[in-house]
Amino acid sequence: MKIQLALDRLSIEEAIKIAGQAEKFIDIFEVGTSLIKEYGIVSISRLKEAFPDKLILADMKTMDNAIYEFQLCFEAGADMATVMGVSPLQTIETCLEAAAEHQKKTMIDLLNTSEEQRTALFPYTEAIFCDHVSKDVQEKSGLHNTASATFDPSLQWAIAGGITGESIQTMAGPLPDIVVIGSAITKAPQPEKAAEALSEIIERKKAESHGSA
Ligand SMILES: O=C(CO)[C@H](O)[C@H](O)COP(=O)(O)O
Repeated sequence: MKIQLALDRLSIEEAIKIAGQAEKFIDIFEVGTSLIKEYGIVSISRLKEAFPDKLILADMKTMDNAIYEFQLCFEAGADMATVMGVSPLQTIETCLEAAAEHQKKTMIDLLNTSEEQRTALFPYTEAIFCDHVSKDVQEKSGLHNTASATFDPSLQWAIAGGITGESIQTMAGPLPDIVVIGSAITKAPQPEKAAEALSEIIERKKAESHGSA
């Protein structure tokens, strides 16, 4: 279970500062959709330049124009980029093709997808599937991702949306490959300490899960 730190609603400088504070405990830095929208693709290249040895995910949330958007991300240094699962399958396939051509990865964001759409997406086993509770749902309905969705263990999957140490502690069943954490670290008074505490909880969870396997 890798930790992906979502860097959202920050300036590029603030994002680099927080990423540097948490770096030791993080596997993947996510350049949040808000950074890409506010500052552009340069936010991806700035993060990659600052952390050349870290995996960088561009949370592009592509819905159309996939070849153009994914090439922009990969040429800027992203190792992974996201596409919305509600997009036409032609868009999903274009993202997967662009990722394969650049030897990069696609994350399919399952936000608001129906069961039928998920069933159509799961054959794309080269993708990482992200079970995501949106910021608006979190803020308007007080919900967060409880990690209760079940996935075929042969799929690569991630969880996102208001994840905290408590939600990781209460996870039951198979663990996701990636846990995406944003505000619980970026909004903490001491991001480094928050990242360390979350990483310890994750390590304990992994040990428990191996013990029960
Ligand atoms: O995609 C996102 C927002 O659309 C964020 O990456 C995701 O929600 C994680 O951040 P947080 O832990 O603050 O919810």
